[in-house]
This record gives sequence, C-alpha cells and structure tokens, in this order.
Amino acid sequence: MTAVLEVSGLNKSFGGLAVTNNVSLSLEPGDRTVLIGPNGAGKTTFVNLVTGNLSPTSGTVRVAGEDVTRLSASERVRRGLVRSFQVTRLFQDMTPEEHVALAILQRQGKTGRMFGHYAAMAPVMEEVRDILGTLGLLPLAETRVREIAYGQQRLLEIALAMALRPKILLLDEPAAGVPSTETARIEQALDRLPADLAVLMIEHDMDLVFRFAKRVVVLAAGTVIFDGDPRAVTENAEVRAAYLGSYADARRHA
Ligand SMILES: Nc1ncnc2c1ncn2[C@@H]1O[C@H](COP(=O)(O)OP(=O)(O)OP(=O)(O)O)[C@@H](O)[C@H]1O
Repeated sequence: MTAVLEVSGLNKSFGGLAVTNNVSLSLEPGDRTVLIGPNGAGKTTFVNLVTGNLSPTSGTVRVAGEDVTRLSASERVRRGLVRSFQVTRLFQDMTPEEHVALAILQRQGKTGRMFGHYAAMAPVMEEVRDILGTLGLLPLAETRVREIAYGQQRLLEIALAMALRPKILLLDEPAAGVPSTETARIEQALDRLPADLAVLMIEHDMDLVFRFAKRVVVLAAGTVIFDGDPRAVTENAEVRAAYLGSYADARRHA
C-alpha cells in the first residue's frame, strides 16, 4: 500500500542541540500509530516538523507522494495533513454545531457572511451531524462549550480537525487533563474514526496507548529506538531502559 505520510531522514537542531535525529516514519491509510517517549524526547518537535509549524534542518516530509517540506502548515492542511485543535481555541459561547459548521465553511472557502445561514444549508448540516455523531457529541450539538465537560471539549477539537477532511490526523495527547471517568468516552470516539484515516497520536497514558495502537514508535533523545508491534514494545530492553520499565513491571505484577 502507498504511504499517505512519509517522513525521511528528518533532523532538527536548536542552536547546538540536536532534538530530532534522522527520524524516518511512514503511515498508511488506516494506521493507528502512537508516538511515545520520555519528557523532552522530541515528540512535539517531531509533530511540529511534520505539520509545518517548524522547518527541519534537513530531511523530507511527503503527503500522498508529494514533497511538502517547503509548504506552510495551512498548505499541508489543504493536502489532508491535519492536527487536532487546542481546547484553548474553542469559543466558550458557541455550540459544537456552530464550531463544526464554521470549520466546514472555512474548508469550503466560504466567507464569514455565510456563517449565520449555515443552518439552512442541508449538506453542511448533514456533515456537521455526521462528524458530531462519530465523536459522540450529537446530544450536545446545541449546548454552549462552557457547559460541556472537559473530555467532550477535547472531542470537539477532534471534530474540528475532522471537518477539514484529513487523510492523516495528528492527535496531541487527546486524554491529557481528562478525568479518568471520561477517558472511556474518548476511547470509544477514537474507535469510531473512519477506517481509512491514518492516525498518529502522541500519548503518555499507557493504558490508552495499548488500547488504541496497532503500532508504537518510541522516541528517546530525538532518535527512534523502537517501531513496531505494541505487544513487543514492553519487552524491548532499550525501550525499558529509556522509558517503559516501571510500566511493564506494573503490568506484569497486576
Ligand atoms: N524552540 C526551542 N528552542 C530550543 N530548544 C527547544 C525548543 N523546542 C524544544 N526544545 C528542546 O527540545 C527537546 C525536545 O522537546 P519536545 O517538546 O519536542 O519533547 P517532547 O518529547 O514533546 O516532551 P514532552 O513529553 O515533555 O512534551 C527539549 O530538550 C526541549 O527543551
């Protein structure tokens, strides 16, 4: 199968500090890959290089075969490389329905003047309901964000990314800050994402990692030290030494 995202030999240094060392990684449609690693391993930097928020010192990023290394973040979004939004960018007085409709209209290049009339646009409303349904947010479609639980606000971030029709979805710690009573809801919503979407997630919650991932990539000091089956990761000596030892022991004794 053709890679939808292909990162080759990516390097990034800040001053003298090499933060990304010759990282290569490719994703195919339907991939569910989680990037893990200790604090400061370079996970966020890597995602910023992929999205175009940072420029690499060397290396290439390709989306569906096209070299996008020199393209801006918004040009990459138009090609289907989308990162989930941040809760801090949600409008507290707007509803999920309004947020998603606005994102769809933006994708379609329609102006703000059209926004007030979105409810009359059947295809937009159909897409809004479809996306909110996937993320389990339909019952809250018309509730203001300020009245919605934090975990569901995080799901709305993913809904907004879905409104941009991604081929590759980059999720930055979707369960961070979410109370444990709400994480099951996040897991269920992630399970309902389209089967052909390629997902790359950064996550620290190892229970979520092992439930979601079909593949795990481990970064340590900017270098990929493991790329493969989640079942093999906890037994890998280098990964245990760098990161996972205590978690693997806890699982074994549980
Ligand atoms: N703009 C910058 N200038 C200088 N150093 C930076 C910059 N951004 C990141 N770094 C350094 O690069 C290293 C990797 O940081 P990064 O945030 O990518 O790691 P991370 O794996 O995402 O960590 P965490 O899990 O804590 O979020 C760190 O040592 C950090 O201090």
